[in-house]
Amino acid sequence: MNRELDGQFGEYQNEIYIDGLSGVLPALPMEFQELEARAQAALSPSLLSYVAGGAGDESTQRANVSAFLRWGLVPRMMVGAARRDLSVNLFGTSLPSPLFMAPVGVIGLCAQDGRGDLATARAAARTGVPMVASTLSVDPLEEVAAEFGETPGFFSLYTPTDRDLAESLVRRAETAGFKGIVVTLDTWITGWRPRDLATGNFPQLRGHCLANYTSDPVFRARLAKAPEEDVRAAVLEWARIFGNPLTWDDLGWLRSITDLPLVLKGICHPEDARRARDGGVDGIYCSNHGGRQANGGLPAVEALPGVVEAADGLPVLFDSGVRSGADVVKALALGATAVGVGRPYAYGLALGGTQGIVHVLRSLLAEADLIMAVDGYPALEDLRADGALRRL
Ligand SMILES: Cc1cc2nc3c(=O)[nH]c(=O)nc-3n(C[C@H](O)[C@H](O)[C@H](O)COP(=O)(O)O)c2cc1C
Ligand SMILES: CCCCC(=O)C(=O)O
Repeated sequence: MNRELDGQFGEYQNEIYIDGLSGVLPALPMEFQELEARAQAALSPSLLSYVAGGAGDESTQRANVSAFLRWGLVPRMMVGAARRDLSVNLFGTSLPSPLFMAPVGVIGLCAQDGRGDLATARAAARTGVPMVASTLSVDPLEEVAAEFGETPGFFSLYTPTDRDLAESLVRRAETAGFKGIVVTLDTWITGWRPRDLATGNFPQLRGHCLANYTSDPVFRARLAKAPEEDVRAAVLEWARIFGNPLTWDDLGWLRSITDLPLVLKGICHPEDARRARDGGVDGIYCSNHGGRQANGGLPAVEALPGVVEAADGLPVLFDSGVRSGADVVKALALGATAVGVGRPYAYGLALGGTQGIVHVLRSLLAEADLIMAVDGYPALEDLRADGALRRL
């Protein structure tokens, strides 16, 4: 028991010790490998291969994770780290921690009851960890946003080729109270994913995650029959317009369609970060999509320092390969403003619904908090000081 932890993220450790002693603790896994192994039993084989899988032989996906081992925090003693401050300000919104949930289309299907978008939004409400909601969802964005409570939410736009539809989705996200628009750039076409090719079964294509489209007046106007009457035609139309190979010439238009903070997701090259910055975005999201889109790429965490430098003070969101509190701390030390997880919370959801996600998020935050305590880095800016992180 750590009596000093009162009110800090590490307090989850105390709760687990107490609950564990009294036999109350639901037996949820304490680290990623067990989480993934246990989630395998909770997901159908096709959904599991979809969530767990990646591009090619998945070497970039694995490297995303192992690349974190090349960095190590150097402990400092006697600095007075009894209280830590993990809070951040993102686009004028104050957040209790730098952790967020990356957009996961099909997250809806990962819940036992098929309503995982809502369960994730409720986990955001309970933890203060924002959800970046995907355009691909089982429940429409308005219903997802209604579950956020006091926690801000962000909307991740898959930009369709129909600009009116894109603008309609953005307008709806604004009206629903989302606090920023994240445009995902790296998935206008699906990468080569052998596990999914082997099952021949793309969950997102089954039409279950198209609620944002089928509830949209612009999308509905494109159809001869309402999606409720002809699902197949709706899915085919969605597939036709889903992916827009945007170019830098489109950035002015993207910027013009919303006054909300605009973030570009999938940036790994410093020059792209510079172009995004020059084009007037509010944030840059460094990610290689968890290794799901292109194999053979640099591990995302290796791209992070260059992107941070080129962002020149703009907030940098990061994801891909974050599996532990230690990874969260390292990404922060490398300059990320906020750090996202994808698969870990999808597995938490599969195993324990909202409570499963809350467990995963609180575990990550508790570990990050305790590392900052033990290693003597009480504030996020301390982590960025010279000599805090060394390359092995
Ligand atoms: C099943 C699944 C679905 C995803 N769907 C989306 C999506 O709809 N939009 C998006 O921008 N990224 C999507 N991503 C990518 C995540 O936002 C994130 O970049 C990635 O999962 C981070 O890597 P990690 O899983 O290693 O934490 C998806 C990832 C997974 C695992
Ligand atoms: C067309 C793919 C959409 C979902 C996604 O982003 C992913 O599976 O990674």
